[in-house]
Amino acid sequence: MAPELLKPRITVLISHLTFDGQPSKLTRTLNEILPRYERQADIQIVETSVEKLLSTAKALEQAQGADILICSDASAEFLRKHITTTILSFRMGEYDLIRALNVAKERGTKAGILTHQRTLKELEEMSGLFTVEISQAVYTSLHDARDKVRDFVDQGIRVIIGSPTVVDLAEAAGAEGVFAINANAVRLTLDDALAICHSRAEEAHNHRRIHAVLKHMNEGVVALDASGKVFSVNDSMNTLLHPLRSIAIGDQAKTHFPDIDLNGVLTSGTAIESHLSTVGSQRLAISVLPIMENGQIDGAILTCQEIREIQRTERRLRAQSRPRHFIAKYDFDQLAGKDTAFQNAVQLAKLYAHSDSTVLITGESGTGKELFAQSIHNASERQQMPFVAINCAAFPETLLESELFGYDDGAFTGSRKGGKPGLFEAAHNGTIFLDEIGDMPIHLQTRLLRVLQERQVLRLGASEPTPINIRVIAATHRNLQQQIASNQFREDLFYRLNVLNIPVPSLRQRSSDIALLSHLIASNLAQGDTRHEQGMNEVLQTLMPKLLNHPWNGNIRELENIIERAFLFSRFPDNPQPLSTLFPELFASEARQQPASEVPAENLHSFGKAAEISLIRETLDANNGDMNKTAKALGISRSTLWRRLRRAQGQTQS
Ligand SMILES: Nc1ncnc2c1ncn2[C@@H]1O[C@H](COP(=O)(O)OP(=O)(O)OP(=O)(O)O)[C@@H](O)[C@H]1O
Repeated sequence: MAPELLKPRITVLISHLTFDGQPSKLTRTLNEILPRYERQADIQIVETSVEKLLSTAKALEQAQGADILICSDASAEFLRKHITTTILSFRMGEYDLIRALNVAKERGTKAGILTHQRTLKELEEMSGLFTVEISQAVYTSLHDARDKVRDFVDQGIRVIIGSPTVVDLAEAAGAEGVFAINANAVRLTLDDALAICHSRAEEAHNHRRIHAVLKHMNEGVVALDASGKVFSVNDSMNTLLHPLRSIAIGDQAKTHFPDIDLNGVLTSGTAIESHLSTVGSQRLAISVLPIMENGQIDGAILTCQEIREIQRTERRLRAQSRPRHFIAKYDFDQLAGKDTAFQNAVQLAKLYAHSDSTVLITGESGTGKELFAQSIHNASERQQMPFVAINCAAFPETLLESELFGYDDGAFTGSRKGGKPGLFEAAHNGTIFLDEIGDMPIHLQTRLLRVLQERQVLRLGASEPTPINIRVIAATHRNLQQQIASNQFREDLFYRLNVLNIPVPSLRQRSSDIALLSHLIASNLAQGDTRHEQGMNEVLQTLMPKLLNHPWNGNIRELENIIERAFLFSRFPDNPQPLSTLFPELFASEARQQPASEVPAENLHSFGKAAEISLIRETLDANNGDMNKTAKALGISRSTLWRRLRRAQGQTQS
């Protein structure tokens, strides 16, 4: 939408040698023209004496009565030294000159043109065209003008052309004065004045728009013109600078930001990005961008942000853009177990969550080491930050190196353009969990040691290290002391990692938790469906003796697998598979102790009914359905076997 412009106010200020209050010839000329400008501007004519010119202009300025003043050349030059209002002087065109010369011609005399400071070049070019002899002179002051008029008169010049004052002087000296300023010159000058007012109004409108935009910005913003003067500043900026002196429009920006090379930006056009600066008690990041207009530097925009605010934003963004796998899901409430050794480990971990020191979690595979690491992270001050887990045993050496440390552009053939940050960088401000640290190649152990010591990472192919702030939690199922003895693990790294240690007991060592964990895993699988829970409870009851006896080399992960299978079994009770087929590991351990072929008949009775059927079916399978061999293997007669099978069938049908 086009800006709504207020009518510009223009004052034509005419000064005479002496002013008797009567409208001059120039005023009469103006009065003829002004009606045409009525709709475009408020134009007033003020006539005064040369003596009162300055006081009149000052009074006008004080009353803010005019956007632009128009006066003669000499007056304009004089007033510009004393007031700040924009002043235009009447523009004399060739036509005006011709008109004035014609008057001289009519009078049949020589003509003199007296102008302020500059001669009229056009006149020299055109003088050949006139039959009138023309003399030209310039004056620099009123006194000088009076002398020059007298010189003209002495030379026999009877028509003198010039400004209202020159006309007055000529008439006072007995010559005829002709205004060089006539209707055309007035129109040209008024048009100029209007054009200036319009472009100013538009500029003011744009400024208001900029102010409005800046006002709504959270960043502190100052807009500077090409000379480094502030033409707009928002409230956020002055809030940031509080209690220092606030920035005002018209201030030189460099007085507020002495350590920023604003001149450099305004002369070279080179931007300053995130310059860290302490202003008062605030730590600020200051950026300055040049404003380019048609290839020219037209000013600059200076923006300020509080460092803490940037960090908060960065944290928010990181949290939002953090890949799902960089989030720790578990916390201490989910670490189930009542066993004393296990509870001791949990208490230690809770304590360590309050510290930022490196933790080494040891324990067999599947005991819940990663759960401990996640719970520590989620109970620590870094909980809002990334939790980055990597299994050091899962990657080949070179891949592990680039995963952990990242690489720079062109670090190796096929490397991603622009490089890639490693997991250490991804974990910045958070926690990195180095699982299976005992399997880390020795060469990477050296690099890891350096990261832990210097808290900075060097990407592959980079020359500049990146500082990082991470908490390290490492875990291993290996005996690191043995690894050190066999030179597979660096002793110095071990001491760096083993600042705080959490030994997680194996499931074997906490068999009192097997039932609790089994039911917990089962109820998680049932997801609140009571029918499923019921079925599961029955299956668990049958399996429990087996579960309690199992060595659990795979610990809770193994228990989870078995319970998941049991859950499946409980949902399909008609499934003909024997339990020993479904849970070979549970039965295999027993089979190891007592091979199936040697199982006496009475042992069969000691199984639960389900186990009995399973065993019969497993043995039948093992003997390819041969009843004789199966009966023999089970230590029962063929007919007993038949009976048992029929009964089993009846059970599954009922
Ligand atoms: N105390 C616990 N309560 C409930 N579930 C647990 C518990 N401990 C471990 N688990 C479950 O056991 C599984 C294995 O846990 P986790 O991956 O943490 O073991 P780990 O010791 O880190 O194994 P690895 O050494 O092989 O990496 C997970 O699915 C986890 O949910």
